[in-house]
Amino acid sequence: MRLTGPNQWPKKDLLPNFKPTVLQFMNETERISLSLVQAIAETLGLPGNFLESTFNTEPYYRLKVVRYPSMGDPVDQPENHGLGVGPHKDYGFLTILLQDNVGGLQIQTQQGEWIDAPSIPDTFVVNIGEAFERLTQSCFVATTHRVLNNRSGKDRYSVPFFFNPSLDAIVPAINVPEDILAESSRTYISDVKQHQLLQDPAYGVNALGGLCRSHPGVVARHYPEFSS
Ligand SMILES: O=C(O)CCC(=O)C(=O)O
Ligand SMILES: [Fe+2]
Repeated sequence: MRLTGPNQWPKKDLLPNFKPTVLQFMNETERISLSLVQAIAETLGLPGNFLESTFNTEPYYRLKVVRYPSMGDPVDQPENHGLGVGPHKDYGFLTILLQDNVGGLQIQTQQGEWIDAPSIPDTFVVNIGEAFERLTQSCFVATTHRVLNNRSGKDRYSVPFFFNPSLDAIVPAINVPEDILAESSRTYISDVKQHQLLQDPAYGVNALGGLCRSHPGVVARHYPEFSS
């Protein structure tokens, strides 16, 4: 499917510690993700091979190091979100996000209200992704979130680690145990509509769909056959 390739590292003499630091960070966030998913699998009564068959066949984790330059203009409406990120759900299973203290990340509550997700020292933000939503048939709802245009006067940095199923993983849609289902409202308001959700059983199909949705410029250049 041509969705994998070598990492593109900055030149070693420019940032000598970048690669080892990023690789160590990925190892640690992978470890956290695996223990979270282990606990989730036990809670949901998933088969014992769920972790192995969903994540470990050929890992498809991604990490981004993102810089949001500060903008001069007061533009904080979502439709003018400038260099922020518009409302979306992440398409994998879990996202472990490290952010600095500049602010701008917001999440949408299930009642549709946008609230700040400010930086709390020594913590990560953990978002549910669309593959997790699919697994539980929307009992657990993927976090709708956005990043407002940065008007703070200084750059914002964030480092999301996307803990995704393997490209060839088939993510089932399970019946969540009754006691957990009883606590879920099963209805929610989100700027991301149900028909926009990536819900193919084959995760690789969703990964490609996510790429087309989030990075149309990249798709037009490198995957013209999928460009609309
Ligand atoms: O920078 C952030 O805080 C979030 C970025 C994000 O939502 C994403 O890249 O999917
Ligand atoms: Fe995101």
